[in-house]
Amino acid sequence: MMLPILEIKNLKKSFGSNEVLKGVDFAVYPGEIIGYIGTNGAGKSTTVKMILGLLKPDSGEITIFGKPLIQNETVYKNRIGYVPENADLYETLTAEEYFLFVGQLYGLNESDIQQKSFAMMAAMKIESAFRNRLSTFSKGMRQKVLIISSLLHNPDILFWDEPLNGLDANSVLVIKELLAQLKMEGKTIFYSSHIMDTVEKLSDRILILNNGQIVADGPFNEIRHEAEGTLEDLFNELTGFDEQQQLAQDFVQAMKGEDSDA
Ligand SMILES: Nc1ncnc2c1ncn2[C@@H]1O[C@H](COP(=O)(O)OP(=O)(O)OP(=O)(O)O)[C@@H](O)[C@H]1O
Repeated sequence: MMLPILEIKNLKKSFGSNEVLKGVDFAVYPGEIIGYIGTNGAGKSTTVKMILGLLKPDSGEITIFGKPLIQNETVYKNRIGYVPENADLYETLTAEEYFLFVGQLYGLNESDIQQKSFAMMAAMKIESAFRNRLSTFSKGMRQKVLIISSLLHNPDILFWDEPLNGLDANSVLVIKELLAQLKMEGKTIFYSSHIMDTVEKLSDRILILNNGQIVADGPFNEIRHEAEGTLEDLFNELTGFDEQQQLAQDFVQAMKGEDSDA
């Protein structure tokens, strides 16, 4: 049987008294597209940051490329592409300068970086801004810059936190197609998104994180069991959400300065 490219065992993390991850377990196999979903604040970004070595787990094991995370530290980063949920771009740099900076961190040479990043920007239809400062980029353009910089060094596994953030409908189609083509290239993709119909259609396997643990793990057809509904229905059911009307009413009452019990 194929060995996992990434394995997480009993991962725990608290911030003060906030127990975010209470024992997370999952394995990812080479070539899989994994959709990692959960409510706001569930701990998705926290999980990814620990896999990337940006945050220290309280306990548990992370094995990546067959080795415990710590031992891997220096080598494995070249094989990973990361799109963070929120990134501070270097506003005063142009896109070209930013890609040169990132690419050189990965040991790429200048002309390769320029050629590749320009072509990738062209594929995303933003090449006319190649020499413009990032401070002038729109939200969607910034997201495209992050996606490009995660792929410049042709990594084996991608961690994309909310890759569709701020992208227009045409660009979402390009990213969906890109994910499918990266999979055909043998890449492994671990991404989180709140856009349920995309996750439903695009993921080989879906992991649902709720209350600090994985409550569903499998292809959509398997985790939906007999149910007829969409991933959105399943997500709402598993994360215990049926109070949208009441919450919206409470919100409007609060806005109007009325007592919610009135
Ligand atoms: N550095 C930190 N210090 C304190 N608390 C933190 C820190 N980072 C994250 N948290 C808390 O951990 C919880 C999980 O946050 P995380 O960003 O992982 O959620 P998420 O699932 O990615 O949410 P979203 O869907 O809103 O992006 C939240 O309650 C958050 O406030």
